[in-house]
Amino acid sequence: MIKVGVLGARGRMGRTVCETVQEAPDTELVAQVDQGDPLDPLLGCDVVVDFTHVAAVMDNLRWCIEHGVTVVVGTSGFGDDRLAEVRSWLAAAPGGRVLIAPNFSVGAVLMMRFAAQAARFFDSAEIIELHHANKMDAPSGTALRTASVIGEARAKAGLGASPDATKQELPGARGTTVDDVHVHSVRVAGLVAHQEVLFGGHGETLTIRHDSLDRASFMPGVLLAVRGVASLPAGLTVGIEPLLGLD
Ligand SMILES: NC(=O)C1=CN([C@@H]2O[C@H](COP(=O)(O)OP(=O)(O)OC[C@H]3O[C@@H](n4cnc5c(N)ncnc54)[C@H](OP(=O)(O)O)[C@@H]3O)[C@@H](O)[C@H]2O)C=CC1
Ligand SMILES: O=C(O)C1=N[C@H](C(=O)O)C[C@H](O)C1
Repeated sequence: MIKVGVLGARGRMGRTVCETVQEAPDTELVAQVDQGDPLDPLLGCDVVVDFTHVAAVMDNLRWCIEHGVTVVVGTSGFGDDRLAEVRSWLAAAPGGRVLIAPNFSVGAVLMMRFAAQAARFFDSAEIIELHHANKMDAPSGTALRTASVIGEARAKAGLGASPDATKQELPGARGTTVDDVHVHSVRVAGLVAHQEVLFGGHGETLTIRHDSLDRASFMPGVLLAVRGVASLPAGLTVGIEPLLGLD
């Protein structure tokens, strides 16, 4: 049995992860930790899963790495700076393993993959992410990651910024830009997690859309990560792609 601890156990994702771990035949829920709880119960875990907040996750991660605890992170907010910091902590803890996934849903991983493949063929690329009204961060971690892979592919293909003739606009009307890609964040009660990637070229558009209609959509990926993280090379892995057999 894989002994699992959950950080953020009383949150929307944390509750679903606890249920999933309790129901799976090969995992055992041994620790549930939330805001204000001591972290010591996590010491007996084979894997700790973190779904907390942008403001909390770095302290949690550092504690786990320093105490030799393997971590699977779903919490968003990991830009290059944070990833570099995590790598530096791991460098001082040989054999430590951390898997950070911007999105655990298989469909969302494929959406990002398809977007990266399409990016070099189109002049324009924009991202619209749509989430429930209680989401704390904007843009979403998935949108940031998608913009990053699109930006990388566009740069590699020698494409500049998307054409944009706007000369007069109210602040925010064109969203924000990440790696030269416009990102628009929509927050609406009733939604879960959704994203459209729009590409445009000569007389045609391509829209790649993914919808998480329920938090259950993230659970196969979370279980895959819990089961597979020990098989990954020591250090930091970003995304569940290697566990899905995607290079
Ligand atoms: N990678 C993925 O596939 C997915 C990622 N996410 C991300 O997961 C994160 C959590 O989302 P969600 O569950 O909706 O958020 P919630 O706000 O519902 O849950 C977060 C929980 O973490 C608790 N918490 C805050 N600080 C700490 C701490 N220091 N230690 C332990 N627990 C703490 C919160 O307590 P309190 O409310 O008291 O602050 C709350 O119970 C977000 O960053 C979200 O973007 C979400 C879905 C999928
Ligand atoms: O907060 C959420 O709900 C989600 N957060 C992640 C993100 O920021 O991309 C993953 C998914 O979009 C759901």
